[in-house]
Amino acid sequence: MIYKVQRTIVLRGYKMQLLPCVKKYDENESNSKQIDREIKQWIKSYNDAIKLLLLGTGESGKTTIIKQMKILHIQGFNAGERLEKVQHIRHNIHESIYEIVHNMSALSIPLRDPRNIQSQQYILQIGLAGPGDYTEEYFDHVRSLWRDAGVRECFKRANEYQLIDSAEYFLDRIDLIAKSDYLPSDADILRCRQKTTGIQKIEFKVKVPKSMHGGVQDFWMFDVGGQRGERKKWIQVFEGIHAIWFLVACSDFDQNLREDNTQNRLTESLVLFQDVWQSRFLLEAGLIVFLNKQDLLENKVSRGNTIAHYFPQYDNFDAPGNEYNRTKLFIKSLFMDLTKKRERRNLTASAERFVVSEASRARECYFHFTTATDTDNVRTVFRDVHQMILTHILNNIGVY
Ligand SMILES: Nc1nc2c(ncn2[C@@H]2O[C@H](COP(=O)(O)OP(=O)(O)OP(=O)(O)O)[C@@H](O)[C@H]2O)c(=O)[nH]1
Ligand SMILES: [Mg+2]
Repeated sequence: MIYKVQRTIVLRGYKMQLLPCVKKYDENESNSKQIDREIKQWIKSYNDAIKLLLLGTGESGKTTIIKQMKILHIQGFNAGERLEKVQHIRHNIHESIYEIVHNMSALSIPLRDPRNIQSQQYILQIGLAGPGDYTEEYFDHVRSLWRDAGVRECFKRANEYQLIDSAEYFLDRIDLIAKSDYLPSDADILRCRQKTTGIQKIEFKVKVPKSMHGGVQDFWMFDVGGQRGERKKWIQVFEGIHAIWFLVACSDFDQNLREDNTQNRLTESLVLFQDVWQSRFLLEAGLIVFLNKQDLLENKVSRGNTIAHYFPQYDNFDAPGNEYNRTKLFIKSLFMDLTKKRERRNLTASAERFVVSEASRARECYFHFTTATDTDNVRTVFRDVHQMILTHILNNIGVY
């Protein structure tokens, strides 16, 4: 019996959690009963939980959503967790200033103040990996560089090379971050960039409104790495997923991929979204698209950057409102159009039949404009999405 359960669990991608139990099986009879109880309990919590999977390209904001769930539905970050982030945030500062000064020569941008040449050399000699110790001397060099008008000019052209989105946020706060007793705030942690590798899971409970039976609902939320090399791992968590939250970094329309400098980031997101939408493994899952990084999109568009350079069809797009509003609606329309497309690629004949019959059922895709670093915004969006999941998905699968 235990082996049967083990096989089921392996199929669901949870092999790691139950293998220790299976190992104990041989020890003695009472252990075996204990293991049976543990497995039953585990299967019950698996069945009771709404399982959400965050998907999207690299840097679209998936892990930031996980951090928001920790702030909103778990107990936030304790002092130990904040301390752990100090080094990552300082490394974000280093990565930022290094990339900017490193790209100045390629973009033919000189330093405005020649006294900063020494600081530039100091940073370049350290390399991208960063210094072992972040000393006062180190921070003095970064401060001088960040004040230099040439550095600022190169920063404004960051779409032409790879720079993390939080560069300005952290460089502006360098005095605070340099302090020996610096402890990151929630906002700092939300801005901290660390690439995800592998699969992470968080569990949390959310109150169900009285109008919908009340009580408490368990959620399991899975975070994966979005860069190309990470995506082959995604299939491990596809089974049993109730809803996909697909994150799009809308402000990326004028940037190329970190892992392939010839591919536009927004185009990559559209291709990936189409694959997810058409995946036969995910036909049962609800799909919610988070059109994320609205704050950065608004800044970019208000600085005069137009999406028409990269997506010429924008010139024929008709929508009300200012340039930012039109741009965000245009991006939404690009994704919506894909949900209406009938094309099915690379499918075997039997898979084709399966997809067509499934697709004949009405399938909705929901869209939200989000700023994942803004806790109030995520709280509101989560409330809407939670309600939607409860009404549209749980009723279908008969949880109530
Ligand atoms: N300003 C702003 N920054 C954001 C927003 N969403 C995410 N970020 C920042 O973008 C960076 C990347 O976000 P992550 O959550 O790490 O992206 P990810 O999708 O998990 O990336 P991978 O782990 O590589 O797949 C982080 O520095 C975040 O703080 C947003 O809406 N606005
Ligand atoms: Mg991540």
